[in-house]
Amino acid sequence: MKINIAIDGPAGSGKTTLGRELARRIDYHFLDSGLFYRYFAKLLTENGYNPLEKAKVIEFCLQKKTVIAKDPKLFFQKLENQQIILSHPKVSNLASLFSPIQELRQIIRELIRELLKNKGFVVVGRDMTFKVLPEAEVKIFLTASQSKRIERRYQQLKESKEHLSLEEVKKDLVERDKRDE
Ligand SMILES: Nc1ncnc2c1ncn2[C@@H]1O[C@H](COP(=O)(O)OP(=O)(O)OP(=O)(O)O)[C@@H](O)[C@H]1O
Ligand SMILES: Nc1ccn([C@@H]2O[C@H](COP(=O)(O)O)[C@@H](O)[C@H]2O)c(=O)n1
Repeated sequence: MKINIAIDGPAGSGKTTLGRELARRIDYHFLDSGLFYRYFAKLLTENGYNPLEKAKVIEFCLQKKTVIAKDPKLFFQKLENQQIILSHPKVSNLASLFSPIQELRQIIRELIRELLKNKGFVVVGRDMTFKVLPEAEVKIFLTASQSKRIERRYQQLKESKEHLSLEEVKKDLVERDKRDE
């Protein structure tokens, strides 16, 4: 019988690395909840919305949710196909600007819960273990010091050819930690 495994923790703590490898080894689906936030933030920005226009943002997201909810699996595949574009550091920052909007969090939570009903997922993201999937059969909280996470993120971006200085990476991560608290 398959179960769901939820992995939580701050930015750069290693959730994606652990989650992806675990899913591969046990032949589970891997679901990165951050992609949902990234997808909505990118789409909202491309359509001219900013996080201060909360009511308009919510209305737009609710409309999108109605379409997505008709076929959550198809949407999940779409996210996987857009992974490279959605992984850009600029999109990370956009995601963390929109993510404090509680109504958007609720929309994403419901979409994820619908997908996970089928079990057999390793799902990662902050708030997974206590808000999104408190009933997950296995829950893991990963962490590392902020300086370690900054160093890891700096190396990660260097390897992916995104040119950010150590200072820029530090500023981004410290700001994200504050917003994500
Ligand atoms: N245990 C570890 N030791 C050293 N480096 C690690 C470890 N786990 C992950 N890393 C490296 O740290 C970087 C960030 O890891 P990862 O993307 O898995 O973090 P994350 O928690 O998913 O971050 P985010 O929430 O921002 O997506 C990657 O380059 C990864 O290779
Ligand atoms: N469960 C989650 C996942 C993500 N967020 C927000 O999105 C940003 C990007 O997330 P990544 O994990 O893909 O780096 C993140 O900084 C959060 O603001 C979230 O709120 N909850």
